[in-house]
Amino acid sequence: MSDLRPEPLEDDVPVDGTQVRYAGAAQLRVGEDQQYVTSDENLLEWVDPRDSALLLERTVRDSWRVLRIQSEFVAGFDALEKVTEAVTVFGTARSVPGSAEYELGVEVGRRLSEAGFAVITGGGPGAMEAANKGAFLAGGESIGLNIELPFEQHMNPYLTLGMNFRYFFVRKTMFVKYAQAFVCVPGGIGTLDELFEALTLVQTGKVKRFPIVLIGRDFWSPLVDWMRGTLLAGEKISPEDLELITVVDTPQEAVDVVIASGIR
Ligand SMILES: C/C(=C\CNc1ncnc2c1ncn2[C@@H]1O[C@H](COP(=O)(O)O)[C@@H](O)[C@H]1O)CO
Repeated sequence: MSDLRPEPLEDDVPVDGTQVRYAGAAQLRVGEDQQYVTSDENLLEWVDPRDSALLLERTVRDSWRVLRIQSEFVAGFDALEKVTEAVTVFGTARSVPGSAEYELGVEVGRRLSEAGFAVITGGGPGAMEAANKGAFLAGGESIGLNIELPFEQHMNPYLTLGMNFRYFFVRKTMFVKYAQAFVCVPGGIGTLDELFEALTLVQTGKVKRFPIVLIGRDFWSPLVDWMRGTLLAGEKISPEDLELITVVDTPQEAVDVVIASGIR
């Protein structure tokens, strides 16, 4: 725990029975049940507007919260402005070192790094740690954008640059803004959320020339098949939307797709 930690902001003053823990830039409140109360939770919490006292408190808190969100964007922009060509790697937080899935992530990070790309991940365990490890051991730039979660959270140790974010949506902006491609290895809800956010941004033309590569045909093909059989067949997507995704089997194929897209 650093002595340089910031004073809690007004919004961080713990309610009765809580203590504050610090994780880099993020301050985590621990309730009596030892559950962290995250900034995202505070932001999204519903308050009954018919309770005028609560409504006033929320209005004041949300006004200050805007400044905190703003400062998180500024910190991210400042820290990442010098990142050159980069690829963001998404994947499960749950794979363990030594497993085939973890080693796949290591290989992805290594190959991307050897191809000259900085590697950006969520900075946590599992596939994030694996991809950072591959990039770090290859001597490349290895960036981890961690997130405050309701349980204790550590940045993985294979980072040349690590940041803690309070807000998912701020962190997601950084994933896209500072990368020119996404590579996904197998993952769960978080990975799917990140994949579909990227797809939405490309599909709607918010970002251009942004390859999205999924590694692991056995894992990803059923999802793509469902998109073709249900979404396309039901006219919920267009045929060209399916072309936004490339499914491959190996890390090198993924790197080849990224390079072939001409992003640099
Ligand atoms: C559940 C575990 C750790 C959670 N820690 C995380 N740290 C950082 N980023 C995370 C974490 N969990 C999810 N993410 C983000 O979502 C993606 C992985 O989610 P999935 O549901 O596991 O697919 C990942 O890309 C992160 O950006 C283990 O103890």
